[in-house]
Amino acid sequence: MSPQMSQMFLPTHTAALERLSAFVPQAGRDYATRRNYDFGPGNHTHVSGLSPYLRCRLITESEVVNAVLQRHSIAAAEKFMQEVFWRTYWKGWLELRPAVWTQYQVALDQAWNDVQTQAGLRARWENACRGETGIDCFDAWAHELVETGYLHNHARMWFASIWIFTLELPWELGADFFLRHLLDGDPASNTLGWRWVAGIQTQGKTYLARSSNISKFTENRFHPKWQLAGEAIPRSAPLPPEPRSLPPGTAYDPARRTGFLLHEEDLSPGFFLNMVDPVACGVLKPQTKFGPLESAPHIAGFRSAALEDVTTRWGDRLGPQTPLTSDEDIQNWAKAQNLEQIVTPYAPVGPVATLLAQASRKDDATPIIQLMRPYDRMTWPHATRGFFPFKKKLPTFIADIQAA
Ligand SMILES: Cc1cc2nc3c(=O)[nH]c(=O)nc-3n(C[C@H](O)[C@H](O)[C@H](O)COP(=O)(O)OP(=O)(O)OC[C@H]3O[C@@H](n4cnc5c(N)ncnc54)[C@H](O)[C@@H]3O)c2cc1C
Repeated sequence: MSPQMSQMFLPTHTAALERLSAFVPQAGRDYATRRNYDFGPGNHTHVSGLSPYLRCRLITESEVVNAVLQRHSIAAAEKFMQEVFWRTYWKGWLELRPAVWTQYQVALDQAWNDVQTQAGLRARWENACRGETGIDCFDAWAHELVETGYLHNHARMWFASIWIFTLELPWELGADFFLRHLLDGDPASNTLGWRWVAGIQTQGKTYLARSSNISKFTENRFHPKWQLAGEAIPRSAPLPPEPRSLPPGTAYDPARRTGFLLHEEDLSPGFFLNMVDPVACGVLKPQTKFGPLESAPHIAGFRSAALEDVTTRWGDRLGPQTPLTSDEDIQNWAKAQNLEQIVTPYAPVGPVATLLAQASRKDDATPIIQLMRPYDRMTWPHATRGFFPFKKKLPTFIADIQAA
């Protein structure tokens, strides 16, 4: 990680808790009124900056909700609560429709082929990724993303809109650029965020970045007047499939010799270790490829250091630890440890889930039991339609979190 990045986001649980407690006083009115302002790198003082930690659950959504509601009423923190639950909604939405992730990957491969075979497209794509388009705000955000691993939400919306409608680049290449650089890069929030800007997620409804809006919410740092597309015609994509049911939980047998598999999708193992007493722990190395290209080293750097923080703090409970890199490694480790079952946190749609599915398909595979948190099992099944019906459930979700 660059010095700038490591100062901004220390990959430890303590740093996550410190960031949370520093932010809590602002989670009410300040957040509601100022969260849309992007004051530039190092000045994102009106948003929490918790996303890299939430992404790998170095802290959980429940911890965040509880901390905020100890200080504010639900009404006062309503806006912030809604944003935390947007993340949950996107996770649930994709989990109920995993084919949308596959469709994105197929379209990305096609777009990547086009980049390699069409010189004009390649030049435009390279200029965009290098921040050399001549559109000052866009170029600044491209640099900020690459250098810090973070972008403000409003900048993500403007950036995606300019990528798609002004630069006329395929949205999948933009989503891939984000996923390869964002410390919080997430298959659900990222893919569905880009689909939303492109007018695919809410069919026909696009997001158009406007110069006046950018000037206002960057406090006049940028004035891209006459440089941006004046209209945003929705991009097309196959209709999403009907939502499936969530996979039912598989029971694990406490009498069996159990190994615990720790992975980057859930770095709060306390919940699982209350149920399971493992004889050994496998630690899956962070994934580095989410598409055709390797992701920036700071992502694996952040997540490896976060894994190390967890294995140090939970060392006594996890048992002897073995680093693992592949699906084969997982099964070889299970055999070497004479495991009868592997228990692991549920991996939502994404590269870890794909790897676990491959590991489970092997001949003589030791069963891998993925335990889903009650929070996910409670919330995800409600992501069948739009966010607004989901939002109506928030009081019930919050009451459940507070009662747990
Ligand atoms: C095109 C695009 C791509 C995106 N890609 C990602 C991604 O890969 N990973 C990711 O975590 N978020 C993504 N977001 C959502 C959002 O921009 C980030 O979650 C937010 O900027 C993170 O900063 P923060 O923690 O300071 O947010 P805060 O404003 O402090 O919000 C608190 C938490 O709520 C959640 N949240 C806030 N806004 C959103 C939102 N619009 N959608 C979903 N969850 C939200 C995040 O977990 C965040 O940490 C994307 C948005 C867009 C428009």
